[in-house]
Amino acid sequence: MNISSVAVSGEAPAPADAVRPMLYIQDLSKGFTLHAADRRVRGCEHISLSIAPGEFVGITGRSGSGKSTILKCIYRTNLPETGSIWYDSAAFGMVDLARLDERRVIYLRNYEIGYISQFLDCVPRTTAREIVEASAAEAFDDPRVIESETVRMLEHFDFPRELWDLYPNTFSGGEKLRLNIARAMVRRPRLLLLDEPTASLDNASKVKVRDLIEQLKEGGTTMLGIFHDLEFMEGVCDREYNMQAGEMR
Ligand SMILES: Nc1ncnc2c1ncn2[C@@H]1O[C@H](COP(=O)(O)OP(=O)(O)OP(=O)(O)O)[C@@H](O)[C@H]1O
Repeated sequence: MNISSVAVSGEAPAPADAVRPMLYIQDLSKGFTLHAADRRVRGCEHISLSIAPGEFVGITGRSGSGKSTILKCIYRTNLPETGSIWYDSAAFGMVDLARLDERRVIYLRNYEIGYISQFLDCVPRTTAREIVEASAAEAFDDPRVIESETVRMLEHFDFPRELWDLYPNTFSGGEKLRLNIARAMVRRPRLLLLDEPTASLDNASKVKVRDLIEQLKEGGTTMLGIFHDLEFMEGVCDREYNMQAGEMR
């Protein structure tokens, strides 16, 4: 079936395999215009990729090859220039994230799609516990479940009790990152985008992240992750892609 260039929902064109994909990226390109320098920078070009429900796909590749650009297009931090990003939403059915209206994009970020980067971005004067609780409250109604899931997540990452009620601005890089991951994972998103989530973690913390990724996988979460650390990905990823100069190989 042909999809018109302005369609935002409906039936995604079928990829080669027969399973209805959770995410189906078709010929995605995104570049950046640097007005001050009067030049264009390549982000990613002609990316096509299909991810089945519950699958974990890894992307590797050199710095600057366009990996984060793909994830940001899916999360709509970047607006794609050409191509489609079909996502099978629980709330809206098949939607093209490349063209979806802002209101529905925000809904999906709150309830269905998670994004973990290396950097903690949070509301000032909010404690570590409150950050995770606020995220859990998007997924669960029962205050007891919100509290128990928050505790479970902070304990899972061996987050020191004395830090739970402090503001994270004084936390170490690894503590901020673990909090970031706990916040995203406590919601058990349907689709999770991981942008080098283990970049500055020690081995013990990496193993914790990996354990949670495996738990999320068992729970049916679909994941697309960027990792420099190929060893970490081994046995976790179902498939890997390598990015070179904006293209996927
Ligand atoms: N907002 C932006 N404005 C201008 N150029 C950008 C922007 N975002 C990314 N780029 C450029 O696009 C190219 C791809 O960047 P991207 O962040 O996707 O690479 P990456 O493969 O994720 O790199 P790394 O592994 O270092 O994080 C780079 O040359 C980068 O400088």
